[in-house]
Amino acid sequence: MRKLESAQLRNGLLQGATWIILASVVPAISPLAIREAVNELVTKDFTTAAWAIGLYVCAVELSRGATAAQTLNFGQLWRALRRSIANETYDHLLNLPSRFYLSHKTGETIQTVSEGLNGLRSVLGALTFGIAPAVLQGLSILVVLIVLERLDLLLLLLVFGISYGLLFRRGLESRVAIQRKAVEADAEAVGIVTDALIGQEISRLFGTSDLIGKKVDDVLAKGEKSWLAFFRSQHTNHQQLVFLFAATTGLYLLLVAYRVSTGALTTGDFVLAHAYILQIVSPIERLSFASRDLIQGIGNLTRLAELLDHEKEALSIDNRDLSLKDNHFTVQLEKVSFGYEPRRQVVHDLSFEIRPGETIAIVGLSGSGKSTIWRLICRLFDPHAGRILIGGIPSDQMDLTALRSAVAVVPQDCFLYNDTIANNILVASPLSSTIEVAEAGTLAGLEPLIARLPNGWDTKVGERGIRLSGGERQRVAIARAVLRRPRLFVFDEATSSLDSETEKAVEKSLSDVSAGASTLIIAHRLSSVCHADEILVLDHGRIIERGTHTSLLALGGRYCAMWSAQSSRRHE
Ligand SMILES: Nc1ncnc2c1ncn2[C@@H]1O[C@H](COP(=O)(O)OP(=O)(O)OP(=O)(O)O)[C@@H](O)[C@H]1O
Repeated sequence: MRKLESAQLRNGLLQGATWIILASVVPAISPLAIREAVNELVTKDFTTAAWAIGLYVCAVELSRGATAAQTLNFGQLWRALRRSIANETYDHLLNLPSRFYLSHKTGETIQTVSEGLNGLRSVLGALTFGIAPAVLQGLSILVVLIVLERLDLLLLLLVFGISYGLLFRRGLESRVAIQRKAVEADAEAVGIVTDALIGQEISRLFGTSDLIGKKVDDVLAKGEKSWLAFFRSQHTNHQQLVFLFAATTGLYLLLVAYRVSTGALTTGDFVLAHAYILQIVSPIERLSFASRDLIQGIGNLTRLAELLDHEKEALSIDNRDLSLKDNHFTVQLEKVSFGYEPRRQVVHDLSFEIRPGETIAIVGLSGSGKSTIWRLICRLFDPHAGRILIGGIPSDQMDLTALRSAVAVVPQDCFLYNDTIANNILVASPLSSTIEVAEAGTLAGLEPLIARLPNGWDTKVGERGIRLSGGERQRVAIARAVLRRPRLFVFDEATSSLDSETEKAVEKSLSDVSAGASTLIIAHRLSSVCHADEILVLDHGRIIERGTHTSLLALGGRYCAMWSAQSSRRHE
């Protein structure tokens, strides 16, 4: 993914700073020219007055031009920055551990990213167009007043500046908390709707759209309440600032008028004072809008920062050459225990081994922890106790990418990307040729389907593969695993959606392609695992029986009972 070059960022920032300074400082000193012009006109010196007016016009032009240049510079810099940050964020999200996704809704996460990026723009915009120019202009005016030795006015403006700053900060603090609640509610609503859209078929079949609509509305109402509190707080703060500004303007002009009347100041000084007031109105107004953008931006950005705070999976481990190349791919589980939640253990004290070329099967009731085992082997989760060794090396000390590239899983729910069949297979090995993809597909029994489809391998499968049947999706997932050419195949109910004829053909192909590799089969249908070198019978996360099909039948235990039950069903 593309990163923003630091030189590009530095140049952009430098240019931006130059334009901001020009756009802020020039207007702060330009009223001096008007003051000069007025004073010269009072003494009827038109030529000098004309020069002063010309200077003023040039200053106005310069500051307007600088503002326009700054808008262009901001746009360019922001787009490059946005692209870079968006890339970093997506990369971060795609590499977060499975644990993160156990507690986060997809829709909410996407909303947080999108609002976070908007938030960053709001903060940068507020700083660039509101706060920085206002502060710079304020400082320039202070310098002018110091040079002109207007200490009384200086004092007045200082009191105004401090009071304004305090009020501004108080408003900012009180609204940040309110806005956070509102943003959270908005994200929650998007999370609920995304969930409903993903399961749109179920939503319609069970007629849950009213229920979902009510849920969303309740959350939005909560958000609306927070937004109303936010706008009320903003309005009050704005009114306080306007009052403060009006009071200071009145006092300031009265003071100058009085001093003009006593002869201490000239008429030009009064015009200068008035020009400064006008000069200051627009940055102060912008400051108020900037505060709104700043608060909204900070709220959104904080949520994005919290998302980015979650640690990514450490894919590679430095300074250790633990690539799998020269190791025998033996998988050993030693007294492994694990639970997805702290208070609920799912597998207990598991110990078994898959030697190179061996086929190990795991059977057991639904929920007994079978799929959890391959998730632990692939390190989607780490055991709480015990350890997993690959080729004798603890798996938590291995390069994760190398480990995962040596394993190909065909899971129960075969997820497909909204892309073509060929590209869905190619994800397993992006550099493979079209011929290799077709070969893998053929081994997975996809050929009859491809022959029926007008676009063949280039047929789009729809979101999550919705345009394919369960069995077809399963075959695409099998083709993916075949193309991966792994050291360990994991078939988790991989053929459960196929009719028995196709299942037999695919199983035959699988045993051909997996010859030489190790295989872990998880299945409810025992006829598909009876050839395994070892069968583990799992019950509530514990291995209660283990052995070959023949030895387990001879044992006359749980496996034997399951086999008898399935055999009698087959013969009914
Ligand atoms: N992501 C998860 N978060 C929390 N609990 C989970 C998660 N995945 C599975 N579980 C729980 O862990 C237990 C074991 O799940 P697992 O998927 O390993 O069972 P299984 O034996 O493969 O079941 P099945 O045969 O139905 O596929 C289940 O009770 C399940 O509720």
